[in-house]
Amino acid sequence: MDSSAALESSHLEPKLILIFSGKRKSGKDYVTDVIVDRLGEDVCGVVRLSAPLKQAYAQEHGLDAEQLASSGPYKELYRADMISWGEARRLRDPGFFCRLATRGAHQPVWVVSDARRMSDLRWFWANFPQQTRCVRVQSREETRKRRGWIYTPGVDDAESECGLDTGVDFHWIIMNEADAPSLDDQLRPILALAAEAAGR
Ligand SMILES: Nc1ncnc2c1ncn2[C@@H]1O[C@H](COP(=O)(O)OP(=O)(O)O)[C@@H](O)[C@H]1O
Ligand SMILES: C[C@@](O)(CCOP(=O)(O)OP(=O)(O)O)CC(=O)O
Repeated sequence: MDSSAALESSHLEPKLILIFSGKRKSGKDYVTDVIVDRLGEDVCGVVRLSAPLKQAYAQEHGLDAEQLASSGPYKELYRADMISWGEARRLRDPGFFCRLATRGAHQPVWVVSDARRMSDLRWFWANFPQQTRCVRVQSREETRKRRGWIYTPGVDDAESECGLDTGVDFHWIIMNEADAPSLDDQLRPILALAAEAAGR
């Protein structure tokens, strides 16, 4: 889709798009929730690329969409199959989930909480070249394990988890660890840029 179509579907062109990626249980949702909390929901909206995917997958398979969207163990039962189901859809139309996920976004700052693939980044770079910034959230394996991560072949060694491990020049890398500087300290430059972009 070209940028005029993207504009039409989102009504207002965003001033800044912060695209977060990171391994399972690195804390992408946790960190992006902090950003929304600090900036306020009138300034900042979370875009989850997996939201329309999970919704459509739940509908097609008669599953509980709310549980699939939560951070509990339910989604792990279906993750591998959701990945291949979503990849088949992306193969036909790489921007499919990006378009759906951003459709209702109206705030000046978008926080995309779950980029996993170069094709997703390419869609944002193509449609919003000036506004797009990439952020990586990192946590040690032992920390992710404490948060419930269990290595799963076919998931943790596949594109869904590794597609952005290399080849992306991240604007910021956030260490989500108890012994790292506080999240507020690490997020300060991002929050400042977002506030400036939103004119606050
Ligand atoms: N800095 C943190 N302090 C406390 N709990 C955290 C922190 N980061 C993540 N968590 C917890 O770890 C779990 C996984 O985090 P989540 O944000 O869902 O990871 P991801 O979205 O990367 O899979 C959640 O229960 C979350 O509340
Ligand atoms: C099928 C998925 O969209 C599921 C993503 O679910 P979440 O974004 O909830 O995952 P984590 O927060 O990393 O635990 C993955 C994909 O490859 O599209």
